[in-house]
Amino acid sequence: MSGAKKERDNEAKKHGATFAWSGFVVLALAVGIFAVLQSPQDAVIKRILTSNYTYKDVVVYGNGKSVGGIKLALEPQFATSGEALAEYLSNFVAVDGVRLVGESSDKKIVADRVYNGQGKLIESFQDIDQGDRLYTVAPGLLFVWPFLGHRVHVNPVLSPTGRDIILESFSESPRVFHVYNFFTDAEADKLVDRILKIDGENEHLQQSHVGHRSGGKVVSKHRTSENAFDQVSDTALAFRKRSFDLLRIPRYQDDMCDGLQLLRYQQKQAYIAHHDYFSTQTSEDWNWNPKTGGSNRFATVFLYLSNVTEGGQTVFPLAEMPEGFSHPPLTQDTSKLFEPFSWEQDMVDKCSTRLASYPQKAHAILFYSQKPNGELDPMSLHGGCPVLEGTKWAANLWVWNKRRYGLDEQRSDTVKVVFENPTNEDVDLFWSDKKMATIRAGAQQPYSSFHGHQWTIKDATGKVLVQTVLDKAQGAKQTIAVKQV
Ligand SMILES: O=C(O)CCC(=O)C(=O)O
Ligand SMILES: [Fe+2]
Repeated sequence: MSGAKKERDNEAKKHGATFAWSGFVVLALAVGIFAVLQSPQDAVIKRILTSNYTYKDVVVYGNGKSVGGIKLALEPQFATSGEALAEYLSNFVAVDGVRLVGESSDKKIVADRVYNGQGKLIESFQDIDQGDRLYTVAPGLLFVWPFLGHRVHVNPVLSPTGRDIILESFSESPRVFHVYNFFTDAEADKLVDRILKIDGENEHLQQSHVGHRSGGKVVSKHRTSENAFDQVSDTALAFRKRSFDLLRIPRYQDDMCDGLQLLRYQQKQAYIAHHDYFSTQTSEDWNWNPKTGGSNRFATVFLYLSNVTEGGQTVFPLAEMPEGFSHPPLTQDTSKLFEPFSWEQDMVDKCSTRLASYPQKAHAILFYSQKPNGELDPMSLHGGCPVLEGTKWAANLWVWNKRRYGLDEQRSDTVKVVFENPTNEDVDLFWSDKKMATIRAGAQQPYSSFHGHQWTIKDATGKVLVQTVLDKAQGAKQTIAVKQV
């Protein structure tokens, strides 16, 4: 006799005739429901409603969602593994995710992972508690903390403070959280100490640059702070690992984050509102769009390493102001610090009227540059407000959704190619079958490619003008030109 049947029989003995009657009522109800439910999705609901198994009540959401949850009585047979559960729950909530270039927008996306409200990956029915919220995550995407309007205690083993790390919702769009107990005062001091000691050619404290490496270094007049990179210290490594845990990325991967960037802002210094992600047009040798399978910055863990006497907030100008949020009045006369109509003065105005996080030593914030469905999130615009009095020490940890840009250059099979089009007609450049660029008449297009990769150049009619398979033996830097006719 099956365990479930034994249990039913015992139940029946206990309740006798009452059970028989209630059984009859349940059966009648079930027959009624059968008559009403007809679609395939309804068939699944039917099985839940009429099942004899013990079930758990859950509410199912799409990744990062806090509304639109579907209540379900979940049976164990649908949670034999995390992946099976994810597939099953995809019948109830819309799952949005990565669509590779050329993939039809009609293709149904099915989740492959499920997380609970504490960001724990669900692997079996036992991992689920009665009343849990469950979040479905599609292949190629990462879990995004939902905006819950309250505090979540994150796994305590992460915290060197000896207290639970607490994630407190601050803004839903952009998605921003305060992170309490993430690190200690002593760690903050250690990092500031490090900043002053780092003296590598590229790593030492210097006026901040913006943009990405292939474009060269650009000193920005809109980013007046100074920074240094800490790629190596134990403290930096500990922060990187802790940030992965905080983001619930299952395994720490060195190639999914930038070095810890340490910052110093002195009085009047600031960083104008910007996105931490790179534009999808940044370079053509990389897919910068995570929604189509590319990689870009995913989230920022921002550490405040000091208190600041006045100013130095992190402002999110596009965020809605939560109820009850207010700014302390300014004590400085900022017209003495900044020119009228300067970008810094404009920031001071935004910083005292829009949503902003105030620096506090050993406090952190977490914000996402990507939406839970993999799209880059323009709402994540933010800036470092001018420091009005004192010095601000802080650090950025940027986590990518996948392997980050810039590492492939170190591969031994890299071949840098410049494709030249000296003709008077535009031509199209293909890597395997994928069109990568149009090279205008008289123009050229550099690419960082690899040994064994096939490149083809075609004219506007599709006629192949050049086809080549790169051979590293011909040199690590090569030029491939369309012939003049
Ligand atoms: O200083 C801040 O509060 C923000 C800095 C920032 O956004 C950055 O460095 O990318
Ligand atoms: Fe930033």
